[in-house]
Amino acid sequence: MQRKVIIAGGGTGGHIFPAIAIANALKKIQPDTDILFVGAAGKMEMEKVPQAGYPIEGLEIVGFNRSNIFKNILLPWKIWKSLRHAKGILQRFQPDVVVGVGGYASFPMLRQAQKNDIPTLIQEQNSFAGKTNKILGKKARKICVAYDGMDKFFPADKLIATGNPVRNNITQSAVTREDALQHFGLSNSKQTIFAVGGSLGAKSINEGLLPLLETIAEKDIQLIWQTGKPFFETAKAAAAPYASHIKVYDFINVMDFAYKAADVVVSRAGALAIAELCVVKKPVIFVPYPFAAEDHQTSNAMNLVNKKAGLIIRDDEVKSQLGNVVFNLLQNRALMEQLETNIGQLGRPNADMVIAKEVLGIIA
Ligand SMILES: CC(=O)N[C@H]1[C@@H](OP(=O)(O)OP(=O)(O)OC[C@H]2O[C@@H](n3ccc(=O)[nH]c3=O)[C@H](O)[C@@H]2O)O[C@H](CO)[C@@H](O)[C@@H]1O
Repeated sequence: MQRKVIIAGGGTGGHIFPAIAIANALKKIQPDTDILFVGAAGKMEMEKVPQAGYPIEGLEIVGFNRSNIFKNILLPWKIWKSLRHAKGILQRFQPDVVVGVGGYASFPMLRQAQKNDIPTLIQEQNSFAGKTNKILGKKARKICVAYDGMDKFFPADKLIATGNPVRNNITQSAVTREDALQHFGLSNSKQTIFAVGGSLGAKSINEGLLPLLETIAEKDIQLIWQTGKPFFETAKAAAAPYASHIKVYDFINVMDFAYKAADVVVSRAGALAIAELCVVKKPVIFVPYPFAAEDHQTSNAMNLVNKKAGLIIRDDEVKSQLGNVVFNLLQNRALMEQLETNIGQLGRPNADMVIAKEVLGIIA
């Protein structure tokens, strides 16, 4: 029997890439599974999902604007329109199950599915549940989570501790450090920092790195710098005098290469970044984005910091501390090894398959 699955959600990489990992795992277990993605029109998923080989429909939905509440004036109308669109998708596609990966884009689709008694499964990436998932969790059949203590947000009997699904090209990467460094045009004999600000880039990490570029080159250290789109040109111009040591990208499509090349990673504390870092076992300095809903990135990062599986710098202290922390870590082999060992113990490389089995289990 062919299974039909809708995967809904998106907005940023932290929702899209786990969704793609689940889709790939479903296909691995049941190759004829018919999968349709539903995201938000104009968002990153509309590009990344087709690149991964899956069809997607975009709803005209936007998130609640926290910084300017007057910009939310059209929100009720957009929700109403998206609910109607979602209803049409359900009628046409007739899914057996709808999977929600979070973000406002998942709301209309799961809401309609629940209204129509179509089973739903939620995959919550963070240690602090998002509002959308909390509402949808009440009627979901199963809720796959990555952190302990999620019964604060969801009915305990629905929770399944699966970890976050990491893409196969990262869990099963065969690239060597040497090849990865060569890919970025970097030397195999120098220490390398990989700085990454989540899927959209991080202003504070970017601004923290700017004054360090000269020192990085002088110390003969290398930097792979993911800036996000808005800061890319500024960073590229600033790094131009140090081109042999510093490579700048707005977005990195080969994250497995970047992780492999790195001795130390400076990263936002998005849930997927963390899941990936646990799998690739890298010493990491977290700079949580303090304005994520309910400050969940700090909560994500502290979960690892408390286990001595990562270091942390507050967003407003990056400028004053980043240089010291990163250069000291690169000189402290014992600390690097301790962080590597501890973060490695938290990896869940099979989460994608475990979740896919739960999805198919709902249908059976
Ligand atoms: C500002 C904000 O609210 N961010 C949230 C968003 O983060 P964001 O989208 O930044 O998510 P994550 O850090 O969790 O994941 C980023 C994903 O993008 C990929 N990647 C990133 C950069 C790049 O150049 N190339 C690339 O492929 C990473 O490999 C990873 O798979 O969703 C996460 C998961 O719900 C949350 O934990 C984050 O708090």
